[in-house]
Amino acid sequence: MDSPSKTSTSLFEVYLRLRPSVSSVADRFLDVEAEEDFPRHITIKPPLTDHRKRAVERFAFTRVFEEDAAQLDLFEGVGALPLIQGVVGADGREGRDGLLATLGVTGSGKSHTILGSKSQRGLTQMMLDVLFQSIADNIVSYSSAAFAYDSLARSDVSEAHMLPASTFLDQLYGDSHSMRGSCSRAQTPMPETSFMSVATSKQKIPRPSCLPQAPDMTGFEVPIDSRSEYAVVISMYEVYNDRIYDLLAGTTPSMKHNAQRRRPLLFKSTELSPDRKVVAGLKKIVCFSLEEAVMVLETGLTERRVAGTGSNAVSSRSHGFFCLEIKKRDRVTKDSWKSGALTVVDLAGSERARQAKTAGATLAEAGKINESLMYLGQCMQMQSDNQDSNKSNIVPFRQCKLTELLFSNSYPSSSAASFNHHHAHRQPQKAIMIVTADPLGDFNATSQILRYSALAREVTVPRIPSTTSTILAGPTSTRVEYPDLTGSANAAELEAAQREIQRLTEEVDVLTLMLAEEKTRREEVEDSWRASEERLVSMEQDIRDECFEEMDARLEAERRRWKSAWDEEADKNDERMDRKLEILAKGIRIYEDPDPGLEGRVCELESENEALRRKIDMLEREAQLKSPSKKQRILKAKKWEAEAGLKSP
Ligand SMILES: Nc1ncnc2c1ncn2[C@@H]1O[C@H](COP(=O)(O)OP(=O)(O)OP(=O)(O)O)[C@@H](O)[C@H]1O
Repeated sequence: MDSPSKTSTSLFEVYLRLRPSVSSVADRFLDVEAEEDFPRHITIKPPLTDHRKRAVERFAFTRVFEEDAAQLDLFEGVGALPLIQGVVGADGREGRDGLLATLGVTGSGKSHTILGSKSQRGLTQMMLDVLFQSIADNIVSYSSAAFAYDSLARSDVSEAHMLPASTFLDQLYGDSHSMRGSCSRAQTPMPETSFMSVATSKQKIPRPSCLPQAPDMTGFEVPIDSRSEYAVVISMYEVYNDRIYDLLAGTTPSMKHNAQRRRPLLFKSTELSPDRKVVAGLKKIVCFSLEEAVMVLETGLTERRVAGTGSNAVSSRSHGFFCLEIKKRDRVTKDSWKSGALTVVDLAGSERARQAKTAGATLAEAGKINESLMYLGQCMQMQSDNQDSNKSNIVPFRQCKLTELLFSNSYPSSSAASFNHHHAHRQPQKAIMIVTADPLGDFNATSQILRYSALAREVTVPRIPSTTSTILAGPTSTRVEYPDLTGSANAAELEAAQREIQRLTEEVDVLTLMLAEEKTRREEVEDSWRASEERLVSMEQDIRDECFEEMDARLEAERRRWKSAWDEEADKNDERMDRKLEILAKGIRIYEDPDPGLEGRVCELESENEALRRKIDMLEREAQLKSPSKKQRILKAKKWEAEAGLKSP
């Protein structure tokens, strides 16, 4: 069995946390092996009531935390500080993405570990506290927030809708009629007089002071780059029925009652992130203090409960993602923002899937949780197999949204050819999985999770001392020396036969166990197959309804457009016709009833014309008389005329 210390090659470091059990009647089926520094191995034995499986399974983890481990022990033991440090990044360098996820049977303590309870903070709040403490002197100040905020929004590669926490929280909880409206507070926010002090009855405000303050994280800090200024951007989403939904987008009161209207988001490559898939179109909140960050977290968690479970406010039927982006840039040169992201994942309880069927949830929902966890199991098992055999089989993480989101950043980015220099040569993420288990809980469900999450596994069958050896050992522990009897040959043969029987029984036990595992796996696959079929049918119906509605809306719009065009054309025609009629009527009026003034004017012009013509004739004659040759000719002509007149009778 491989030692879990060889985890450097694995995609995930896997820790096991045992929760203090509430059941006092159940048998404990899990034992932790004592080791030098801290435990790494556990064994599980089927409960005595289970007669079929007698094999003992031994699992290896990066580290095992027993029931008495406190939240702070987990924080230190799983390496939360180095994780944050990696995300913050070395001086002037891009941070290394981190992932922290919890996996376990329902009620085993996943949410308690990662998100805390009423009295204890979870790892998420503790990490936020440490982060804000560390960057306190270098965080973008409120006074320069507006400039920084613009460049932050521009540098985002995921088509996000970014807004400052004060605006976001005011939109949700603020009093819109207050003098301290969202705009004024967004521009000149004052943390000590923020919206927390102007509670309205509209919505329940997650007051940070009411949230648990323990464990105290004073003194925990990570080194930061003193020449950089920092900004913290938070987004939250959930994977429900293999679709991604924004947990910070739909929290307006009107949307809360209509959670099913939420639009799923895509996990895709964008124009600014061609080599790396991102959840596109999320709402991202820029937080300037721990209080703001915690309130945004609480808002998202409330949305997850409201949208995901309706009336049942305690179960986690979706996989919740809390994403913390730490941005930094040089304080003086204000060059481009460098970014590292820490994603915290609270996975849905595996057992919830089975219970959900009887809890009124749809089969599709239950099937989807099972299916995604089954794919996650396959990926984790492949990781463990790769480690066992030093092979590098490809982990099949593209089978569902959950595994894609969890694993796609676990490989070096292919950004060498990328034009986006910000993300060139990005290191694979550092991923930590905390598996939670109740040692007195449901054996079948827990053992199944342990089987696929453990870094290594070994199946053995407890040695039942053979009859012969018992006889040979004698009634007491003192060994008796027998003389070489003639029956010793028979005894040896019997012993060999017993050993063979023992070996075969062990083999049968292991095979029985494997068969049982296969059977469970088959049942799960069948369940998820049925759920998929049902989901397909309901999806088809949804799509039909959607298409019908869209078609109807389009037809109506087209009809309205056509009607308005028709009305417009008719109006134009009417107008044109009116004008023609007007002209015609005018013409008819002129013909039938000529204007007397016009007639007088015509006569006047005609007589004027006549007078002018006479004047021209006269002038012409005068001109001819003035020319001497013409004068001569005229005189001659007159003379001839006179003579001709005398000659004629
Ligand atoms: N280590 C622990 N110490 C004390 N209480 C715990 C511990 N782990 C879990 N609990 C308590 O057990 C209850 C169930 O735990 P939790 O809600 O974290 O389970 P879960 O695995 O997240 O369940 P689900 O899958 O339904 O979300 C909670 O009341 C929680 O406070």
